[in-house]
Amino acid sequence: MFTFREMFASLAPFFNFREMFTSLAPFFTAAVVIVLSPFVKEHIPSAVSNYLVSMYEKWLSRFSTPQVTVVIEEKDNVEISNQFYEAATAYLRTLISNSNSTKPKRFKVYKEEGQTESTFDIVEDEEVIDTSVGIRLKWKFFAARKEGHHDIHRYFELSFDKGFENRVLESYLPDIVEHYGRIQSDNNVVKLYTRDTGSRGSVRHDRDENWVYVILKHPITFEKLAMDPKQKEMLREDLDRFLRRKDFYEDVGKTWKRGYLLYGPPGTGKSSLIAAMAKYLKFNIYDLNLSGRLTDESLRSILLSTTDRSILVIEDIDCGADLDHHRRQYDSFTLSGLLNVIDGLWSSCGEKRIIVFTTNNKDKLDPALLRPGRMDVHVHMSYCTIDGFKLLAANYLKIEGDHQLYRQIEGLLENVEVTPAAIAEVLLKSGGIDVVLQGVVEFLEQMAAEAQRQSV
Ligand SMILES: Nc1ncnc2c1ncn2[C@@H]1O[C@H](COP(=O)(O)OP(=O)(O)OP(=O)(O)O)[C@@H](O)[C@H]1O
Repeated sequence: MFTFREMFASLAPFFNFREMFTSLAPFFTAAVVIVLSPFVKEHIPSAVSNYLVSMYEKWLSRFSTPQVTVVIEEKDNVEISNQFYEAATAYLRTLISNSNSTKPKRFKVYKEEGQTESTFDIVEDEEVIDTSVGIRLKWKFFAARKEGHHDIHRYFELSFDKGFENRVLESYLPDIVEHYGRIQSDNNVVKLYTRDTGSRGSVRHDRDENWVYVILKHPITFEKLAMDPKQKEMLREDLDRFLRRKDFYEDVGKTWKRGYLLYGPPGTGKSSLIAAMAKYLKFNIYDLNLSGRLTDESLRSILLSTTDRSILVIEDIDCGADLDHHRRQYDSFTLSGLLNVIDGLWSSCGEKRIIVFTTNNKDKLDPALLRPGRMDVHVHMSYCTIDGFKLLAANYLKIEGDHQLYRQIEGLLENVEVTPAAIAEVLLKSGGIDVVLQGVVEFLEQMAAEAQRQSV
């Protein structure tokens, strides 16, 4: 047999008695007013009316359990992203999209090309009630522009009955962060973020103004990448090891980040390799274009607003504006500023961060960038070799095994420097396998003749 108290306890997650009572309050209040009215008072002894009023107050206090509210801000005072905020955003999306959950009165829904499921999102000032862990947890989202500030202050308020603080802080919130990690790795959509320089179109904002993104649709994978097979395997193993080694990084006191320098002529696949890495790891890419007005301060803010499990890409590092190590310019960032942010604050507050620098010209790079410990792995993207060519031919022409023209192509590739991008162009031409491969032979012969003419 249920006692009255047990019955309330079992219903507690689903009803907020405080709120329920608030809505019923006018009726109870009316009853008390009647009890206290001169007419009724005249006809019942004062001891009885006092008793009724005190019972009413006691009863009232049972329902108005004090509430605790945890504020989860998007960023702290130094603009560092709050992991709880990101995890809460993702968790609430899942919660709202769950068909069994009670939906808030207003919510957003959207679907992007490439996404299989719709995404639901909480909207400002709207409440989402979570009863999944047996406590009534009320989430509310706020977004407001701070006075005199450009930035929008975004935060969640999580309210629950007093007494559940430990459970919420030690179990519920950490579970949400873990859930976030899981959906991150299950989610096949990789986003390509670029700096928001005011352009609009098919790009989307997350909640951060610094970046806009598109869904990465690059078809490349490690398997399709034409590069030295040993180097490719080494790179894949390096990425796997990096992901596995959280404890190692903690034990040796190093930040859990890894730097890659990709170098080689234009068209050898540096951008393709970055896309393949992102898809392999399921990490988003932040493409930091160094051109435009950037100061050390804005650079710092931009980098701090990138999230964990991401690849920060700085392409053509040798061409970045004012990348002169010895020059310090007002209104422009400096190389030392860039390196400080990357090596310093930003790198010590993130997890699973990858930084990729690319250059067409390794010799032109500032030695500060090449200092040991800065870029952990140097990857040379070379001109097309016969192995690379066979892989491209298998991808583009579906050739399995050998072909009679391969020997001739191999001989030509030994004498001309041609990029995989240029070969890919020729392989895209129409015709059967033999016609296209013959086209490759002619293209390489032309290049060899051209090279010979220039050397004379
Ligand atoms: N190694 C490669 N394997 C497979 N495809 C490649 C490779 N290199 C180039 N390609 C093809 O050429 C196109 C251009 O290559 P990509 O942009 O990756 O080269 P890049 O080295 O980054 O050039 P840049 O230095 O000009 O940015 C790719 O989209 C792809 O189709």
